[in-house]
Amino acid sequence: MDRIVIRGGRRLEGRVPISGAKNAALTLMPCALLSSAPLTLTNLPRLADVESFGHLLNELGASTTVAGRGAGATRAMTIDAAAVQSTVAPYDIVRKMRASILVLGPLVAREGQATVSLPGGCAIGNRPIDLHLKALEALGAELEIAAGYVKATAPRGGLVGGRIVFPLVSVGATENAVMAATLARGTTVIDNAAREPEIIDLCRCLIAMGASIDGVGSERLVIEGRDALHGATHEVMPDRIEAGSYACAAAITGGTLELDGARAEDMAAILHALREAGVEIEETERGLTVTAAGEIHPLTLSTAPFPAFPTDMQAQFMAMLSLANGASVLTESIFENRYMHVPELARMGADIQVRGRSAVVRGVPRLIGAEVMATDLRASMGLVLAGLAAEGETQVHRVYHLDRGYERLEDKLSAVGADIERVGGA
Ligand SMILES: CC(=O)N[C@H]1[C@@H](OP(=O)(O)OP(=O)(O)OC[C@H]2O[C@@H](n3ccc(=O)[nH]c3=O)[C@H](O)[C@@H]2O)O[C@H](CO)[C@@H](O)[C@@H]1O
Ligand SMILES: C=C(OP(=O)(O)O)C(=O)O
Repeated sequence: MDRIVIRGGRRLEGRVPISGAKNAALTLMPCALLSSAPLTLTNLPRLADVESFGHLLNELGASTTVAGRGAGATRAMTIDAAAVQSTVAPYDIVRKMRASILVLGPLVAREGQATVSLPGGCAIGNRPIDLHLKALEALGAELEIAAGYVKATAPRGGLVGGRIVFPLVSVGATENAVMAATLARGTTVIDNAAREPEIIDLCRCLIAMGASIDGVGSERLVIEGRDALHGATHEVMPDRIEAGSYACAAAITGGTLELDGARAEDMAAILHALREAGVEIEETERGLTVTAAGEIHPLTLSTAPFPAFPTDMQAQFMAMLSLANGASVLTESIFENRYMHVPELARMGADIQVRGRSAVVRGVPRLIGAEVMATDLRASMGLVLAGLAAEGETQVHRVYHLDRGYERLEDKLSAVGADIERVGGA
């Protein structure tokens, strides 16, 4: 299994190109299942999850054609789902990538049925899909759960518009509901919808495919179902979590990074927190310039749905704050088990105590490189950040987590002065 080896202590300086967003790509790709005409997605990141989603679409009978494979070139994928040959998303693919559940809504809307392996929990928490299922039920789908699979069947004549009131904000359930509602007969109203920028990107793509959606970016979405959607070309939005992660890399190494393509409007809570920590941020024509300006100040931060501070940035901030000049309090309110990086950071000398959903991070003067184990995607990035700042060598094992969400991580970091390499191994 590959590992990342970092010799820390180098100040990072230079340009980092920000890739297309993983979490947008994973909800844009299933949109192709809603139409018999091709959907082209540009600025698609090269990530393990995007590859897995491509395989899933192939399994369902869609063809995927990729243009622009070379390093650095922006990549486009054309997905042609003219003929859906299977409506079954098998365990083997779903277990690798939870976002596979996002084929459920499109398949039942267009094909009248879908059978998707239940994704189960993962390292960061329990992650049920009850809200996805309730939303589809509100559109008339009948559900059956057996042998680890959920089978959804639309009424004769297809899904019908309905009222969906989410009891809590769910990104994935909102995405499934919106996609399904675009082909349901009549009007669907979704209340307490997620407002993440990736949901806005999804709605823009669906509108380009001919869908009618009002209230984009708000907590109430009103969708008029269409008989059919057409093809479109859509550019995947920049990855705000990747951009935020590199901003932390600048801060933790005392460096300055230009984040090409980063969009400040999607990152208000992240940028606010960085500024509070004493980091300078400048909006430029190309994106953002992030400069460490002295010591890192401690923060009190709570994760919550957009526009609040994202759970997907918690581990990276924790790594950064482990070197702050005081004690921070981080509260994780989205996923009950998203502190798996804490014992690993502690192995590098961080002083962190978890009490229930909160973690007290007492800044230490320095971290020392160690062998650490990545447990999930953002935890891995937290460990990479700690390694960049630590004295000596850090080895991050289980790199496959990072490959799910960070395109060419070692290349991007080496290009701005990090001493980092990927080492293959058993
Ligand atoms: C591929 C993708 O876009 N992943 C993101 C998406 O995950 P995902 O869509 O899985 O996250 P959700 O927004 O659905 O989860 C939010 C909370 O709702 C709960 N819940 C969710 C669905 C459900 O049916 N029942 C239920 O109880 C979850 O356990 C969690 O506590 O949003 C998360 C929250 O911003 C991010 O961390 C993930 O990076
Ligand atoms: C939790 C994440 O992703 P996923 O929902 O794909 O597991 C993430 O991107 O941090």
